[in-house]
Amino acid sequence: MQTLTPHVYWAQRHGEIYLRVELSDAKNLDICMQDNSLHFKARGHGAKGDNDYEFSLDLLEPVIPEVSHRSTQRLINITLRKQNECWWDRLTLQERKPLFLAPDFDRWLDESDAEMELHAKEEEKINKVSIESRVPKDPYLGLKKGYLFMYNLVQFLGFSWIFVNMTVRLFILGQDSFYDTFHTIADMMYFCQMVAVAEVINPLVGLVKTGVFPAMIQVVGRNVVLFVIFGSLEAMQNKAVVFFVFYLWSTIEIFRYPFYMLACIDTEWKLLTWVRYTIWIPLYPLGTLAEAVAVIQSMAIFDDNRMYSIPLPKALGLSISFSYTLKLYLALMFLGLFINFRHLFRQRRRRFRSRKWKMT
Ligand SMILES: CCCCCCCCCCCCC/C=C/C(=O)SCCNC(=O)CCNC(=O)[C@H](O)C(C)(C)COP(=O)(O)OP(=O)(O)OC[C@H]1O[C@@H](n2cnc3c(N)ncnc32)[C@H](O)[C@@H]1OP(=O)(O)O
Repeated sequence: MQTLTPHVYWAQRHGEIYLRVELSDAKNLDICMQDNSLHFKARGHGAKGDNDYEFSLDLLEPVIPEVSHRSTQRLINITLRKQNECWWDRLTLQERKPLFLAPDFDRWLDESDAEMELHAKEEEKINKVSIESRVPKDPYLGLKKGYLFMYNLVQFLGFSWIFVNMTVRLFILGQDSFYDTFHTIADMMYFCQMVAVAEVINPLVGLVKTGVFPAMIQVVGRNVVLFVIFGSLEAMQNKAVVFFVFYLWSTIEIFRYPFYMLACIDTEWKLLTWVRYTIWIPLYPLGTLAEAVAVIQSMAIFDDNRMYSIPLPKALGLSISFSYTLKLYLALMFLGLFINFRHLFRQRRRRFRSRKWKMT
């Protein structure tokens, strides 16, 4: 089998020499520097098919003997570092250029262009350093991220327990599971929703960069339904609507909290991000609808038992039923849905428009 030379393309900068060896599926690479000569040997598919290919180049000026190279399926890129930062008139010691060597026009720059590139890089480095030094580092960043990670983990575990429990019960008991959801799930839901108050506090104290108002709508909205409607009316507790409200709440949270957990460790899973910023589109209106059904069902009960009713002076009658407050709340619910739907839509657009999302 004959030994052949591959096509080699070269370009330079003040500090480096770049070589591109046109050899695909290269194996048994042997690239080294000896007495300022570069020796290359490999087996691969080049201009003459599958063969052993090799070449040597006596370089014009001294280079650092360590060679760095990276091979792809199509070619091998070799980078040499010049010992002195200067512009070379040519690559090789001998004046006549070897036949297999040609300029790499994809990377080729003349001396003045390379100088401009160097200046631009230096300027970029200086700008980066000055921006970094101007923005003060937060000494508590690790602590804040640790707290947020733990908070999200606790919520994720709580809502996963709720979701899995409800799903298993639905498979085993079928529709019967609808009617005792509250008695099996409520304690965990109470816990998760009480802890969720932190979701309003976190943006308030600047721990997360998001609006306080959307979080307040979400937390207050859910807690009214959980504590006031379901929690204080026993007659509501065995209604099927509890199942739908709890199931819709937990479905979004088993994606939202892991997404935040990953954000705390500066990681992103594209599929999870997509689900977090998409699944609310059907779930939020459905959740609000289920909550509205619960509010409407509770009105007649509040009318009967007069709980939370506002006492009136005798001349005006007995009291104003809490159901009037709930009617007002019902209107607020749809206003809240509109505000948060718009907020989430903006968050979604911001997220999917970002350069980072498009590049990864
Ligand atoms: C004044 C009170 C008025 C009361 C009125 C009452 C009426 C209310 C009626 C409303 C009825 C709705 C009831 C609810 C029903 C349901 O939930 S149904 C089920 C479906 N629900 C959903 O899909 C909503 C899910 N909830 C949310 O998405 C949030 O709670 C939200 C507040 C609505 C939006 O979240 P937000 O934080 O604003 O946006 P994000 O894009 O997720 O985050 C922004 C950035 O902040 C970071 N971040 C946020 N939280 C954390 C965290 N815990 N840990 C770490 N990081 C966090 C996040 O990573 C983002 O950062 P960047 O990536 O850098 O942008």
